[in-house]
Amino acid sequence: MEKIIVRGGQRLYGTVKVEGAKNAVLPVLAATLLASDGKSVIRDVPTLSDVYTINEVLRNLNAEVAFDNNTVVVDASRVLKEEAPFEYVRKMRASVLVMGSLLARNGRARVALPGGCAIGSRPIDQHLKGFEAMGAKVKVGNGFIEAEVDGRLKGAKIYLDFPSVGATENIMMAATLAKGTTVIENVAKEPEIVDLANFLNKMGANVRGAGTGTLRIEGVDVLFGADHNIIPDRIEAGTFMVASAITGGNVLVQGAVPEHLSSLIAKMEEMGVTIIEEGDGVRVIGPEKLKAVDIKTMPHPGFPTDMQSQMMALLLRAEGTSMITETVFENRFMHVEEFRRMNADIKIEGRSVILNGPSNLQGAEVSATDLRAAAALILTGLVSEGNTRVTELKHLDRGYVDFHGKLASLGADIERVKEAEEVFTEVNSYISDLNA
Ligand SMILES: CC(=O)N[C@H]1[C@@H](OP(=O)(O)OP(=O)(O)OC[C@H]2O[C@@H](n3ccc(=O)[nH]c3=O)[C@H](O)[C@@H]2O)O[C@H](CO)[C@@H](O)[C@@H]1O
Ligand SMILES: C=C(OP(=O)(O)O)C(=O)O
Repeated sequence: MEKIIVRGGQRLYGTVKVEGAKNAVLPVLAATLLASDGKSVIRDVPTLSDVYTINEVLRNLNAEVAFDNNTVVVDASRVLKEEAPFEYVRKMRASVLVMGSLLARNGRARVALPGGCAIGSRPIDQHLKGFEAMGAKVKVGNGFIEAEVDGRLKGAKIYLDFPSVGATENIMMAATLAKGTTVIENVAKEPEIVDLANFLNKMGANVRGAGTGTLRIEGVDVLFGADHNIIPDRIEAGTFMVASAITGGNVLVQGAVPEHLSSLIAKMEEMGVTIIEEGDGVRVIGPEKLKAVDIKTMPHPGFPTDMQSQMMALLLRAEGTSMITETVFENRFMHVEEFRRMNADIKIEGRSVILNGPSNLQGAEVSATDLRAAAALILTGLVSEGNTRVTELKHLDRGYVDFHGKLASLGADIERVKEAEEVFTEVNSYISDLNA
């Protein structure tokens, strides 16, 4: 087992470059299954464990996949299989995104039921409602969801009860090859939805309205492989913006797209952080003192739930009382107990967290409960007294490439070690203390 050890107290300086977005590349790779002709070439792909998982899912479905030099090439022109087994869905819920493509291409899809996860129960009823409206019969049993359609899916009018990112993507993919027009209302407006629609259109689809509340998709008969560059990861960018602000540093986050980050920028500015657009990124300068603010997570363009735990780390350093309300996931406060182990003055009240700052943060051994919590605990370690050890790094590796290496390049005192190496380092330092 590996852990990250952070010794607090360094201000961060320099430039860091963000990777392609995890939440854009996963649906785009699922969409490559729609091409019965030609190869898709997807560039700026981050080397994340989630990308390796979706590539395995595609291979299992009989697509040919090569991943090298941040580029994935997919040839899905052979006859596809129809099943995404639990082994993959358990590792990564986004595996369920292959369902729309498979159903449209094969008329049948069988995907293991994703079940809940650390941040909530995460049902997929809205995805299934969309498939049913397009004429699919959906059956749930033996831990699988099976969807089947006689002939082709049919265009339909669909209203989502909540602007779910995954449901918008899955239904949009299915609708590209349906017969007739599909209109989906109350859809998600995230930048990753726009990226997926752009890729689908390059494949020959006809998707309009991405980035607004209504999508209109005219079905076509066939889709082709296409070339596409993935958008920069706004959540990784936001995480490094917080890293600079929390340490009172001065960091240029290259690849951060201000329009994708407007709610985060607004909140950080309210806290007293200086943010300057510079070249193809943003420079973030942390103040000596941070001000408390209130935050409520919402679908885009509201404040992103995927930045909630990192902002919680920042608010622990702010002067005064802050409140964070989580409205997207019902259980995304698992990291609060870990923050408490670091001496944070913080409590949960229903769907909100109340923080009294600034907390006198102390290093401790803490466990990452999900991928953003992993990043947030490391950020907190940057400003805690003594050593912070963060375990359960499998979560971090789902969403961040070389997180500790990038922080170290900005001046953080941080290392990633195997448990045995850590004991060795401690014994060595004990022996040198004895000899001193
Ligand atoms: C791979 C990916 O892109 N993951 C992102 C995606 O997840 P994901 O696509 O799973 O998130 P959704 O937008 O679907 O979920 C938001 C809320 O809607 C609920 N819901 C969703 C679908 C459904 O059929 N029924 C239902 O009740 C969920 O339980 C959750 O409470 O958007 C989330 C919200 O921005 C982000 O936190 C995730 O990082
Ligand atoms: C919750 C997240 O991802 P996923 O939906 O893949 O679990 C995330 O990226 O913070």
